[in-house]
Amino acid sequence: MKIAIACDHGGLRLKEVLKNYLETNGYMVEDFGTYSEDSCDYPDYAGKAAKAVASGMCDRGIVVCGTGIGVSITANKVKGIRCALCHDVFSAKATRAHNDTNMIAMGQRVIGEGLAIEILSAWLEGEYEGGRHDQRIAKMMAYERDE
Ligand SMILES: O=C(CO)[C@H](O)[C@H](O)[C@H](O)COP(=O)(O)O
Repeated sequence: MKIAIACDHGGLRLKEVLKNYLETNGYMVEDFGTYSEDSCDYPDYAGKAAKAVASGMCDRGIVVCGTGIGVSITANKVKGIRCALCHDVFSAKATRAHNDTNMIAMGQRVIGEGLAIEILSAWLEGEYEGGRHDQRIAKMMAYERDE
C-alpha cells in the first residue's frame, strides 16, 4: 500500500514519527512536505497529498497540522476524498468501518506520538463494512456533484 503524507510546520515532528512507523512496517510513503519547521500554509501540502490519493497515485493519505483541522478541511475539498480527523482509536476504527475514509488527519498539538501511532495503525488495518453504509457514502459523495 502506498501512503501520501503531508504536514505544515505545526505537524512536522508528528509527520516524521508517522512516516518512520509506516516505512518500518513495510508501507511505501510519498512525502509531500513540508520538510522544515519554518512557518508555512497547510493547504499547500495537504492539498498535494489529497490530490495524490484522489488521482490513484497513492492508496491512502495522512495529513498533520497543529490541530488536524486545517489539513482535514483542505483534504475534504478535493473530489473523491473522505478525510477523518481522529484523536482516538475508536473513531479511527469506526471511520474505516462506516465511512470508508481514504485519508486521516491528526493534530500534533493535540495528542502524543504513542497514541497517534495507535490511531494510525487501527485506521490502516480497519476494514470497510459496506452494507447499509454504501448508500450513506453515495449520498455524501453526491454533494460533490451538487445533486
Ligand atoms: O490549521 C490549523 C488550525 O486549524 C493548524 O493547527 C495549523 O497548524 C495552525 O493554524 C498553525 O498555526 P501557527 O500559529 O501559524 O503555528
